[in-house]
Amino acid sequence: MPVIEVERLNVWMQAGDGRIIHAVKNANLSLGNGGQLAIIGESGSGKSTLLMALLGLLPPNASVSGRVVVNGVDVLEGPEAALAGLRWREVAMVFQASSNPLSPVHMIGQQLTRLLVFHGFDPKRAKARMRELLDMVRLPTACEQLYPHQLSGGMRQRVVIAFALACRPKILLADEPTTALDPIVQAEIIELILALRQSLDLALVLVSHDLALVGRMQGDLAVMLAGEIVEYGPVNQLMTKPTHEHLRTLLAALPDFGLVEEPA
Ligand SMILES: Nc1ncnc2c1ncn2[C@@H]1O[C@H](COP(=O)(O)OP(=O)(O)OP(=O)(O)O)[C@@H](O)[C@H]1O
Repeated sequence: MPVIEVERLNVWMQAGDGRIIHAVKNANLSLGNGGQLAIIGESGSGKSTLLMALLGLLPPNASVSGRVVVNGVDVLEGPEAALAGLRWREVAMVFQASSNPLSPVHMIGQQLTRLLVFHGFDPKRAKARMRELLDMVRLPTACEQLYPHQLSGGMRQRVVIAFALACRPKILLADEPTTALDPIVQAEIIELILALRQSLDLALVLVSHDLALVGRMQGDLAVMLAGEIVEYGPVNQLMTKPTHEHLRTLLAALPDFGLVEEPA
């Protein structure tokens, strides 16, 4: 039974000048328990809008049609209370490193503990869970005594991932989680997310514009172009035998990712 089902999803945005932008066009997706889906596409192709639709977090100037069911909750039609129960507890989100949600004036351990208490943890249990979470994202315990500005960008992003995992979600949505980090750190963060996905049996939706990073994933790949999913299927299959011209062009632009041609 899929944990995410998207059927004929359309999202229109009203721009400031009154224009209507068809941001997501007739999208269909499905993701099983513990499955992996990468969404790639150039800037403005609709990736973030699609991801936001999964959490029912579209802005007020958006209008929507179609069906989005996440963990059994109808996100577009369901009551707000059902959506509130879904966010954090069932589905958590990691945003771009540049938009990290950390407070600059509180220590990491304090922020993480507060978040856990807010979500119902007993304060004593919360401290132990905070340390467990830092360990899960491979940060030394000493980090709990540091302020965000004392951490590197990669370490801060690890803290953001720890935040997302606080309530033991089943589904992790990551929107360009490595943007604004240097290439080695990008690879480390992706490896961490993939390792956590496996050890926690998370369903993962990862949005990226970086095909080389996404090529490390297993599961499915959806390629978006101007709001449309133009290619959708197993990553390893599409990376070696793309059918749509857009994916061929993206692959050709990778420095050492030659297309594997079928033997004649
Ligand atoms: N709040 C908004 N109001 C109006 N238009 C929007 C809004 N958010 C997104 N759009 C438009 O919808 C389209 C899809 O944007 P979206 O951010 O989903 O693309 P993206 O693929 O995630 O791009 P990027 O990689 O740059 O984040 C774009 O044309 C964008 O300008």
